[in-house]
Amino acid sequence: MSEETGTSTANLDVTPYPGFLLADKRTESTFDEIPVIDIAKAYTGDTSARRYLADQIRDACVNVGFFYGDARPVEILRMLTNAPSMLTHFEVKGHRIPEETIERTIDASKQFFSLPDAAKTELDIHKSANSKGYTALLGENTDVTGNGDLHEGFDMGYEPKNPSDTASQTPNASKSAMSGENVWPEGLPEFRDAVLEYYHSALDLGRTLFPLFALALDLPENWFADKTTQSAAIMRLLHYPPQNPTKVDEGQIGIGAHTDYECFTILWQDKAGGLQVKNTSDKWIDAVPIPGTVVVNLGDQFARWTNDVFKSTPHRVINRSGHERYSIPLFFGTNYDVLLEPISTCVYPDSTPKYEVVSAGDYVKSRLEATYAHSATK
Ligand SMILES: O=C(O)CCC(=O)C(=O)O
Ligand SMILES: [Fe+2]
Repeated sequence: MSEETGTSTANLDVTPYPGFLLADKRTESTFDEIPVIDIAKAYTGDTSARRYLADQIRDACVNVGFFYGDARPVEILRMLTNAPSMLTHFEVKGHRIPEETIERTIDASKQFFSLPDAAKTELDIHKSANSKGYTALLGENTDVTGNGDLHEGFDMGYEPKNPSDTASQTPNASKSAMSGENVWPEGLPEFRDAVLEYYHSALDLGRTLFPLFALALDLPENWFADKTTQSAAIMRLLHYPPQNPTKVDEGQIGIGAHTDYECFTILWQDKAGGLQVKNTSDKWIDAVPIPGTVVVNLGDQFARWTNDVFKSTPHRVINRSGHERYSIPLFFGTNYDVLLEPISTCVYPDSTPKYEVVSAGDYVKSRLEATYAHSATK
């Protein structure tokens, strides 16, 4: 039994085949909508259903806009390396994050962001040694060419639901920029419970997705298991005030164009809409909110690990809805010390990797420092 899925994995274990993903034939495709994948069967012991799901995920993640024909491996690699950015977002239904949990967390989030500024800035992220707490409006500048993001946020990371639960995952607080103590607002007794309830449900979803990503990469289903025992998993509550829909200043939008830093992100968004994803033709595609789904998108750690076979797709938010917008991204990474060396199925043994090998944790740490540098001295 796998600890990750609680299901049998034995007959899906395969020997990774170097360069397998590069050799796969692909069809030309420029996405203009986000694929929806029903992952309900990921929670079952049905191995062929999981294999099928993994294929759907691979299609969403690896469609590079080329038909490879009979090209020789080295040519395929060159084409992949030069491939334009593609769409690597998909929406997941059939997940097991309960609706009540989502509602409770959004209520808690609304209450938190309605607190007076003084109460929120008590928890200012710059006061935290490990990037936890509150970010004010314009406190981030996700696209460095912009003038600050039109959202406020609250960042937290792993913490057991029950403080006496010492048997569960205990990230190494001394080392990681992403782990360590959370900060919680005073005077909102429901907040911590609600947020942690959601966090743990989303974490379970992430742990269910990792084996599917492994299969999608033609790896044994448990390939990520020992690399994600102490996964970095930062979650954010975000609040976007409405912006004038007819006069959008491209330099100041909800969240500027960016890629995420970790392996993948699980994003819940409310019905206001405004999330956009860049497709292969550099066109911004609306990731229209679909009730009952969460968006999953790939991040830089996966791009580095797969030598860009999985791409980290630029996305942004412009809240033109006329309403307040709330969302909850959870960024799912690996253990701090995991080296992001190209996965064998994504490169040929003698090829030069696109990215310098770094540890997953150091990579995210450097990116977080750059994001918050903008407001560090304010
Ligand atoms: O709020 C959203 O829909 C997207 C947030 C996002 O892209 C991020 O926090 O990295
Ligand atoms: Fe993002």
